[in-house]
Amino acid sequence: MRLRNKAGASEELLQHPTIIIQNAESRKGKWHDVFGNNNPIHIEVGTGKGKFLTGMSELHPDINYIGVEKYDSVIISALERIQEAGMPNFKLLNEDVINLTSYFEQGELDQVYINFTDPWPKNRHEKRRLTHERFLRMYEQVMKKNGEIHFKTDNQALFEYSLHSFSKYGMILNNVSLDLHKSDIEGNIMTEYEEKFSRKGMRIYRCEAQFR
Ligand SMILES: C[S@@+](CC[C@H](N)C(=O)[O-])C[C@H]1O[C@@H](n2cnc3c(N)ncnc32)[C@H](O)[C@@H]1O
Repeated sequence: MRLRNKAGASEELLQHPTIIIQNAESRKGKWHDVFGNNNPIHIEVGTGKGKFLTGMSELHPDINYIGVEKYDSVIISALERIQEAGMPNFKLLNEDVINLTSYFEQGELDQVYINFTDPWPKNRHEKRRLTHERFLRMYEQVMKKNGEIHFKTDNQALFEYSLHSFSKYGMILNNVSLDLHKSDIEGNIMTEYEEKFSRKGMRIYRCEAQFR
């Protein structure tokens, strides 16, 4: 896949080693080599402009983070953010989450973050929701045993749907919050969308779901 220069990014930026745009399949099972260490690997699916993972990778230098984002123009903004902060433990994968098992080996990942994913409110689009069973099956495959999904959204209907989907899949739910910013959950890093929605006074829902 080639990056379009939509955001006015220089050729140098497009070739930056932080962004994995070609032969992503060849990294399958070798992500620890990509980072040059054996630290745990966490991914955010639909990472957007990368605010959340920039904060997380600063806060947790002993964890490797990969942001998976399908849109070129969005991922360029994320790359500019990483470059500014200069983080060795943060990479970007310019791919669609639907192909996750092509890029990660069984049990290669430790944790998955799903933040403010598109709600796809129409019933006929249910399968596109990133908390649908078909995605859970993929996350389970690429994560270690008892891996966790950490999920945040402003959308009550998507939250209810996702709680149902997680428990129907047999996952254990922990730290469920119906109003994250008024809860006692510590160490929250705000995402771009979280900042936008909470500024409008909307409440943020959050939960952790663990595979058995
Ligand atoms: C609503 S934004 C949220 C961005 C960020 N997580 C946040 O909380 O600010 C959703 C992002 O997910 C990306 N996305 C949606 N479906 C995706 C998929 N199947 N694979 C990769 N990225 C996806 C979109 O391009 C968009 O940037």
